[in-house]
Amino acid sequence: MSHQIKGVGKLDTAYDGSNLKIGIVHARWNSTVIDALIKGAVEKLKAFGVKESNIVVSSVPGSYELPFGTKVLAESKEGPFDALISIGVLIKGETMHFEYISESVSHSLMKLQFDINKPVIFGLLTCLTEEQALARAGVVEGSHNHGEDWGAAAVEMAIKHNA
Ligand SMILES: O=c1[nH]c(NC[C@H](O)[C@H](O)[C@H](O)CO)c([N+](=O)[O-])c(=O)[nH]1
Repeated sequence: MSHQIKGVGKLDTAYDGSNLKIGIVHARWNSTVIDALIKGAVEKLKAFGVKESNIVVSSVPGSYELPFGTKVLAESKEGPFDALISIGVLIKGETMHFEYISESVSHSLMKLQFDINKPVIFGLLTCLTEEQALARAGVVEGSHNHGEDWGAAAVEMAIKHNA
């Protein structure tokens, strides 16, 4: 029997998201994958009881703009938010652009949480091929939509931060 090791593990569905307000900031590059990831995240948020009216979705041109776009939403009149989810899809091209954006965005999103004192969920897919991206958005038959994990993480971290 193969042991499933990788993965987010058991989700604690006891978390009640009914009083949470969640912001989602997504890049518009690679929109087929982005749209599937957003759908997965929103459906999971709602499964934890987050009201649709308390889910605010905003977009930025590309993944490089995610850190600043997330900060702008977090500090906007749309808030205050209990957690934010930053969603982007980077697909490696011929140049080093991918590496530089991946590195800078991941570090910036990590730092942003502490700057704004709010959980910022890392929803950046860094893929070497389009197939890898599709397979992580649940678009490929039988594949898992990582957007769901990000929705669950946003609820858990928001509740733990508010405790
Ligand atoms: O979100 C992405 N942005 C990409 N580039 C745009 C970048 O994020 C900025 O929007 C742009 O450089 C302007 O600042 C990508 N590629 O270049 O391949 C990509 O794959 N995904």
